[in-house]
Amino acid sequence: MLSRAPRAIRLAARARTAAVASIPVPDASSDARRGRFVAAAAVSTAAAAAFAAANVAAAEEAPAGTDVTTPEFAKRPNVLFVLGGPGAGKGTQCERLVKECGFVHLSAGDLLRAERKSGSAHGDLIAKYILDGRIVPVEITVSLLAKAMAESGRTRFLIDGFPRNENNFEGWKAVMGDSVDVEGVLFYDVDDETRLDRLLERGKTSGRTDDNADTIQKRFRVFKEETMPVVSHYDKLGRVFRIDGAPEVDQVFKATLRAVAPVVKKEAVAAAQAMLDAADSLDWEAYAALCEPDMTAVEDETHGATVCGLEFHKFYFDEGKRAAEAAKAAGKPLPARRSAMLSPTVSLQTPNVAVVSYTRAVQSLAGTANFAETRVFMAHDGVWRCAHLHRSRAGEMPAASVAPAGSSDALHTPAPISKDALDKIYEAALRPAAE
Ligand SMILES: Nc1ncnc2c1ncn2[C@@H]1O[C@H](COP(=O)(O)OP(=O)(O)OP(=O)(O)O)[C@@H](O)[C@H]1O
Ligand SMILES: Nc1ccn([C@H]2C[C@H](O)[C@@H](COP(=O)(O)O)O2)c(=O)n1
Repeated sequence: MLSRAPRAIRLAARARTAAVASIPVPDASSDARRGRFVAAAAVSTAAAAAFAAANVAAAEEAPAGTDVTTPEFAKRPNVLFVLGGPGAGKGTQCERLVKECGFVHLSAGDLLRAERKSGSAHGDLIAKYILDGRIVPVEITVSLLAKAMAESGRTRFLIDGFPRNENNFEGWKAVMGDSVDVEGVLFYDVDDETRLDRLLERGKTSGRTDDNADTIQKRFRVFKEETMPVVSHYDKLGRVFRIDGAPEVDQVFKATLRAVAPVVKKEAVAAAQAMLDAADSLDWEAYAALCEPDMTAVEDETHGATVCGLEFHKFYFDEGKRAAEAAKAAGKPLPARRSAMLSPTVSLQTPNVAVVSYTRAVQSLAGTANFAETRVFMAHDGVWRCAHLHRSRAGEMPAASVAPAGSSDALHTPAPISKDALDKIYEAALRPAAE
């Protein structure tokens, strides 16, 4: 990841500078454009260019076959929006999620404050909007978010304080389209009185221009009139994780962890399915990127032994590819294979350790077979990798019952593995790690 960042950042910054310069932004003193939706084209040319440029750069610079490869399934970013009234504790909970679950936290307010401080051409406008408790035009905000997402090089985001009104919501859709999965909204519910107390207390040390009684009341009004309709929209879609934000921080965090669990579990299942897809297509690079380097495995092929490391598994990919190429050259291509995951269950041991169990149904014209599989995944910085695999054959249906009449059984017989080759693999796989 690290090796990709510099060029990605340079390209994103260049694209953004050019694009943002061309964004029409309303006069800070005028309300004329307030509430109007952004022109999709104007937003797209700004933020989408930055986002795309950085992603292209990242892809260009990823060295093939090294452990920096991002698993294919994870390339599409996952986003949780974080909303709640001013002072509800959004930032506080996001910080904990970053620490304990490896999310990337992007606060729209923080990005705007940093942009203002940076001496940007939009600095005065941002300062005025924040002091007035109003919502900055989305052209600016979504461009900052897109840039930060791209620069992070990561794929799992908490986007805090956004979308805060319809203009934010439309601008996001125009720029991001379907390129990002919005999992839902973490919504912190806290009464006005408690939030007012918290903000006045925070104002004693925060240095924020908007932590004063006058601006706080304006922000409360904007929250009710402009933000709540966005929350209602997601509520109707069944995608709001509502959390009581009034109790003390640790207790709210427990509820937060329960709320994010379905999202985290979904990621672990997606990682398991991505491993099956990689195995079916004999894509070793993709498979290896989804494994811990010292992954342990017990499967029929290991004859009850536990193998450690990836060499053992790579052998089957290499041999599978060789057999497929030979069959193709002989004009008898091997039948396609597809693995479906039946009834997956996920148990989260911690926010970063997931046990995924399922029946793997392997379909091909050579026959179908079911395996009981369990994969233990660990997440580092929000990226899941398999640390242990257990597979047992659970049932099969011979080729004769599924192969169409006239197809050759010879095509369906797997290439035998020589004893010598197997011995070498076992030897390598079972060797202590220190050697
Ligand atoms: N559960 C809690 N109990 C008591 N105080 C809290 C709790 N959560 C956060 N706080 C405090 O309340 C203040 C506001 O919290 P925080 O900055 O996280 O809110 P926010 O929703 O991000 O606010 P804003 O939208 O204004 O940025 C902070 O000083 C924080 O320490
Ligand atoms: N989507 C956003 C988010 C924030 N702002 C501005 C206006 C807010 O009152 C201020 C502070 O935000 P916070 O740090 O409380 O999330 O920043 C905006 O215009 N648009």
